[in-house]
Amino acid sequence: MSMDFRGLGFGAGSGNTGSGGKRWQLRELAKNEHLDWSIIKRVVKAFIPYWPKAILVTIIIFITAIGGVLPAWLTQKIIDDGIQKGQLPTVIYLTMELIAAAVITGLLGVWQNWLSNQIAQNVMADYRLALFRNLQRQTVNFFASRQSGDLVSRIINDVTAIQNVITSTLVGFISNLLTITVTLLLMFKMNWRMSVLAVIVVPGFVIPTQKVGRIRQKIQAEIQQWLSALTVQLSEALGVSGALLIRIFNREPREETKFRLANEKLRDLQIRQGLIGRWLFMWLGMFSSIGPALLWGYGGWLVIHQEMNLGVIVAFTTLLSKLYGPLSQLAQIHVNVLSSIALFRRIYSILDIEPEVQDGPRTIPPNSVKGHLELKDVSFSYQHEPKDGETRLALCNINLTVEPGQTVALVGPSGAGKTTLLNLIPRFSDPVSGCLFLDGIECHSLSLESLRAQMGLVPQDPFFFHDTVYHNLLLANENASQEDMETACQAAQIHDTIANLPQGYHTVVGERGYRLSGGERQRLAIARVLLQSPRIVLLDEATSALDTVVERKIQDALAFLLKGRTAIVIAHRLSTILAADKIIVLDKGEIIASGTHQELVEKNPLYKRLYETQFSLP
Ligand SMILES: Nc1ncnc2c1ncn2[C@@H]1O[C@H](COP(=O)(O)OP(=O)(O)OP(=O)(O)O)[C@@H](O)[C@H]1O
Repeated sequence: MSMDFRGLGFGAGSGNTGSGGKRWQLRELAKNEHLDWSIIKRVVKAFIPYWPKAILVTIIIFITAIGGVLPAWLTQKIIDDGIQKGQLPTVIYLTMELIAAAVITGLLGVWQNWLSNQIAQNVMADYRLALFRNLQRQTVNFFASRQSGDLVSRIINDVTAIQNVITSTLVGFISNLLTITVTLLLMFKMNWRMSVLAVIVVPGFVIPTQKVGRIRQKIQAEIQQWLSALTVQLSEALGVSGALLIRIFNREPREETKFRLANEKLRDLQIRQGLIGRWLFMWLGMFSSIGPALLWGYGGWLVIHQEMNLGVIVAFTTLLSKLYGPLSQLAQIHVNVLSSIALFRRIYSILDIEPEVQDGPRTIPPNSVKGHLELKDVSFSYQHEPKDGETRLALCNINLTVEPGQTVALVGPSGAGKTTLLNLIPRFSDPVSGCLFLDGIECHSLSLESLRAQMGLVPQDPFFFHDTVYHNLLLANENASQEDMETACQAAQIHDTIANLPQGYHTVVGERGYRLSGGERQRLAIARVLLQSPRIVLLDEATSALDTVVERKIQDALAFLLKGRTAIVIAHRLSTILAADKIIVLDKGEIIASGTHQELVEKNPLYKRLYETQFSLP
């Protein structure tokens, strides 16, 4: 009898990583999980759109389960009705049935795989989209407080793991249960006494497999810990900064000892794990002979006493393997179910996050906006819950009016709340109290799209997508022609630079593309806002010192950008401050003074100090 150990996860190739690693991760996930019906209900709902396919899969699994035990039954018939009775036509006919059953079961298996894969891929695509949609609705602060790698992993890895849920957990459960049921039914139909013996023999396969499985999982957990310790050490020691640190503090010998210990521990664990697998193989190999031997012995006795036909023994030895595989897999179904629940819980924990900023119902026609801004008693906190009974305010009772076309400069020491204030205007965040108004309309009641369409933003360190200059500019205005772009870039003093790039406007910039200097990025960001042509400009001026030629270019570009628009500028340069209609001095989240440069130098010591120490010329 040929034994297939692969279903048990102990295939010859199952090493210490690969399937072993995955199983370990599943077990880790399942550790603190419980059968949460609210999650199960939501998961079932996700599958509802694909119910016709799911029903078809179940029917096919049922047929293939029957098809799986058919060879044993046909073998018995060939022996007892054909060979024993000397009926060649019966032998030929049954042999053909045997072949047909194998072919049909094989084909159905492929179809079932294809269908369940389709369901899995569709459900996965739905979850990925839902996650991405919900993340798109979150505020900028949401991303500031999370590791982007973790969010990416939720969308890519956790969702991909759903496939395993469908193939191993759902399909595996139905298929194993049906195979066991059909096998037992056939066994008891053939001979109940042999069936009782077979059922007694099966634990001989299942129990050691489960036991060894658990020991291997434990070792696997230890292996993973040592592997990750080694990975961390390697990535630190082999990186430039780590290597520098190790050398300057003469840490090489200690690093080597640390590495050697982890390396040896890993070696010993892997040898142990390999050995346990071999013992199990030996036991299963032995038992794969002992089990059928017992059936042959007892069956032989029954045949000699003419209480059973010879073919039944052969059928039973085949059917035995149909019991132990599925039973072993069912025995660990709880791990699969619980780890699947844990996976879905992680996915739902992101899906259920309500965005802090909610969309408003009103829209304003784009060309009717005058650009009057007003902040009334606005306070803001980054804390969602008070700490030690106190909510630390990043902004406190801000009152500010900006007339259409006016430029307001925000100045203040680092951490005063300038960026926080700027971010409230396009509603990247909402205040905890107070209101913002655009042309007298409460911003809260406006749709985010309508509000943000009026606002252009030039951040301190502008970001560009890994795409061409052309496409990065198109982001601001989808209808912009090449001519519009060139006009905007000329006004932003960046056209010549772009024209000199290897592929001009079609050069890839951004993340890993052609690198633009800080000054060039600022001017390209200004061109981008010019193309958008908003009524309101929000500008976070760069602090870095630039040479006078570049500085001049930026000042010219800014002058063009701010002309005729309402602007709020976090100002770091004297020229910008001097050009502003109003200067607001922020300190510790409060407006402590406002006025013109001259007034403030005379009456506000903090402003005077900032002017003397921080505002770079010109
Ligand atoms: N995402 C955040 N979560 C929690 N606290 C924050 C966050 N961003 C800023 N803060 C805090 O809010 C306060 C105001 O920060 P903000 O960035 O507005 O200051 P700023 O005046 O723009 O400073 P700088 O000139 O250094 O950029 C600071 O105490 C800062 O630590």
